[in-house]
Amino acid sequence: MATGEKFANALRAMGQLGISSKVVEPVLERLLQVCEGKWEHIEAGNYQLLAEAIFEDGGEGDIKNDLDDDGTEPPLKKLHLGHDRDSSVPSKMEGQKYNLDHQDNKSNLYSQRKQKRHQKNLDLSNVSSADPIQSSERISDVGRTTQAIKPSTSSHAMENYMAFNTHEMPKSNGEKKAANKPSVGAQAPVAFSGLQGPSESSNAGFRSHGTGDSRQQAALGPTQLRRVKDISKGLENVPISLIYESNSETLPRFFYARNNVAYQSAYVHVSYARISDEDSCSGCVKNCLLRQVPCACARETGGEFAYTPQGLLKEDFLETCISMSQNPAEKHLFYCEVCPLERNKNESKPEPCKGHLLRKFIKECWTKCGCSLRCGNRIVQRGITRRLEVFVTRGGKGWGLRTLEELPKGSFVCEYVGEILTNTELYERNASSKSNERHTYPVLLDSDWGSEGILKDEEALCLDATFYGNCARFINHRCQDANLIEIPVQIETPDRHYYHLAFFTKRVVNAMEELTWDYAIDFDDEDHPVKAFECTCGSEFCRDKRRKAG
Ligand SMILES: C[S@@+](CC[C@H](N)C(=O)[O-])C[C@H]1O[C@@H](n2cnc3c(N)ncnc32)[C@H](O)[C@@H]1O
Repeated sequence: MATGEKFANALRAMGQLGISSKVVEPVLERLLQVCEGKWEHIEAGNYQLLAEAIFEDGGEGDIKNDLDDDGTEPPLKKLHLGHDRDSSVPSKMEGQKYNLDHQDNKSNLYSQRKQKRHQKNLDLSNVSSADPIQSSERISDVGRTTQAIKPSTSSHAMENYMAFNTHEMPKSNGEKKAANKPSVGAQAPVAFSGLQGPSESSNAGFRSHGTGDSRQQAALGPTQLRRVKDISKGLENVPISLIYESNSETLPRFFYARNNVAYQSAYVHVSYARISDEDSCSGCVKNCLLRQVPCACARETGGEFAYTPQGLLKEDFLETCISMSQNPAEKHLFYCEVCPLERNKNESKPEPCKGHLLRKFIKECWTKCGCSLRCGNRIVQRGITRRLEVFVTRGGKGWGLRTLEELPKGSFVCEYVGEILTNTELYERNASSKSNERHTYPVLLDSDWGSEGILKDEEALCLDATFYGNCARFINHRCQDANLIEIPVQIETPDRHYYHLAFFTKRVVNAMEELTWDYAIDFDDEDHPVKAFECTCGSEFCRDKRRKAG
């Protein structure tokens, strides 16, 4: 058969699975190179290798969207590397190892997938009913309450948390209490007990950060691609899916929260009395962006709104923010008189402040404003509108977040949600965390620390998404050329100790691209509350010298 015909057959076969030729072609070309033109490898098992390569390439959007229909589709069988893997697979394919014994399953599965669209499937029903990602009960969202409330340790949500979490959970009185061992109760993830922590040898280049047990893995049989349809369990406007391979990454354990929640001592005082009439636009109606003369809420951004009527960040504003964070001039840095970070390290003799970036703020309209909730100056407060997905990254970064749709430059993606802690609380959390957690989830809210002299402890705040957070907790770091930028947003409180940290795209981001932001980590600062890690961002601008040296 001529190569062209073989090519066409491959496209047709993938087309029957609902994968467009646009997605297939580049992968097929690469695969042909890797297989040194040996079509028999590619054609084997009804194009098993090709389908797998498409999954690995992240170009499986069509299939996954299909799976999304009702969340009850059969898991896609992945063929795992095993003792019986075909030794004739070219050595260059070592990263993607397949058990060709299962070659018939794929075609069957895909056709079953269409037939069984509404048929309950055991594996996926397990995922949705017993996944360890717990939706947080709506505990005191900042913005809905007028005082900071700590998570209630007697809440049902907390019980669920305790059932799954092996971290130490800080108690309200500042002491630490060892969390229960995972229990097999009504809420326990029985179905997941075998999915924890594969060994490094699991296929598809995934790396585990769990405790490996090859016996568990063997008992599970072939690796399956699974999907949790919505880790927010309806809290967000759009579902946030999570895709993973059974036998791969340990599933994340945290409570999904849509809004920040004050942990204990953080001073987050929201009240109408504190918002002056001059700082709101009670005279506005409908959409402030349509006014000829911008209202008071645009004052913060130089008398012009930061958003376009299309809901994107204005080019000028975005570019200024990008340049300030990438190449900060001296005037964009400020040095605290007594830095809260240094004070935690040595209260009696704090070291000089290492500096903080003075960022530009966006101010959104809020409840004292006369405009409607659909006003164009209310983007971040309306929440996530883009289709996002949590997935397992390559290169040892763990989980990551990607977009399932193309995002124009200046799009709002999501805000960073977590518990609001004082820096002392974070410092104590870090110090008392006896485990060597691989991933950490704090960000400092330090964009305005310079404006008020010496900050009290309860005013020097950060967000910690370790226990409570939204999908932003999965966004990985990339040095300098990340595709997202974080921008502080003032919504319900005029002081700048507490604000929302919102992510916007710095450029057009393609569907299926991983979303990244520059954590602005000093990789040499061992004592910083946001712990440095060995960076594998892959950027040519990577600042981690250890990595470069290695
Ligand atoms: C906010 S979490 C991001 C989500 C995390 N990957 C996960 O699996 O939950 C930050 C952690 O991810 C890992 N990480 C993020 N960016 C990384 C990078 N460029 N290189 C290596 N590890 C990274 C580090 O362990 C870091 O502490």
